[in-house]
Amino acid sequence: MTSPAYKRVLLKLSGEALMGDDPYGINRATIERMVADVSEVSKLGVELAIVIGGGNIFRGVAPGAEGMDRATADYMGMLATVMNSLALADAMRQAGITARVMSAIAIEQVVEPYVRPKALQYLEEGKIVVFAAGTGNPFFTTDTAAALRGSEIGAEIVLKATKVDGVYSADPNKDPDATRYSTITFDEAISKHLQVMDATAFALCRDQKLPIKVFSIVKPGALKRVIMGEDEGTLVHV
Ligand SMILES: Nc1ncnc2c1ncn2[C@@H]1O[C@H](COP(=O)(O)OP(=O)(O)OP(=O)(O)O)[C@@H](O)[C@H]1O
Ligand SMILES: O=c1ccn([C@@H]2O[C@H](COP(=O)(O)O)[C@@H](O)[C@H]2O)c(=O)[nH]1
Repeated sequence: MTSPAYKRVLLKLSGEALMGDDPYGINRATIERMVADVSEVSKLGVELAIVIGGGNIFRGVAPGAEGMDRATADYMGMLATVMNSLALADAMRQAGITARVMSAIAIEQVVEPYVRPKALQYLEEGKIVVFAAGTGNPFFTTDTAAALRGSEIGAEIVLKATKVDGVYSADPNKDPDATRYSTITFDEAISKHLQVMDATAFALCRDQKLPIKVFSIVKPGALKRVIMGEDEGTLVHV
């Protein structure tokens, strides 16, 4: 049997993908399927840290947030990621996986705070670490949090598991003529303003020489294929 291509990865899970076919929130069958994918690669001995987005909750409340102070709305978004992180960790617990949630915002009655050495210890012990509340700062995204935490923990790659199967020349949900890249450089992705990830996340990964793989979390077996180094999704590299 071939071995995994990576020892330690940062997996960015799409919040929006958690909705499944629902209009917002967390679809039970969808989160269970994601956990099954995560469990499969964790059993291969890969150290996994996860950042989950908040789009499934936050975009649902966004109309109510209209006209709000931006920073306040962003804190609401970060709290949405805490809810998703708790749901994910609980689904993992039910599947027999040990996970620890660490928050970038202090809410110690709910989850432990993010402390880097503690996160590294959990990873070395084979526990899955879920980084909640993004970077802890407004004006950022969970993609940037994935780039930041991935750099901090010495991950070999950031895996962006989203609803599309890679980086396209334009948003494939809007442009039917968009074509998919199998690889692309950070500079090209930034200069072409490809919106699959924000430019801050791309720039941080570029500067840290931390590659990103963008792939579909909806496609069965895709996460395992990525982990095994097989041809799946788009590699963004220096
Ligand atoms: N050039 C592009 N290639 C691929 N996808 C693109 C591109 N431009 C825009 N997109 C859009 O980016 C989306 C993925 O990024 P986005 O950060 O919005 O979602 P997510 O990470 O899945 O959700 P969340 O923010 O809830 O975690 C895709 O669903 C796609 O519609
Ligand atoms: O570091 C961060 C991370 C997130 N936010 C806010 O949360 C929402 C949800 O995150 P997504 O990455 O879009 O899923 C985001 O729109 C921001 O409003 C943040 O402020 N800082």
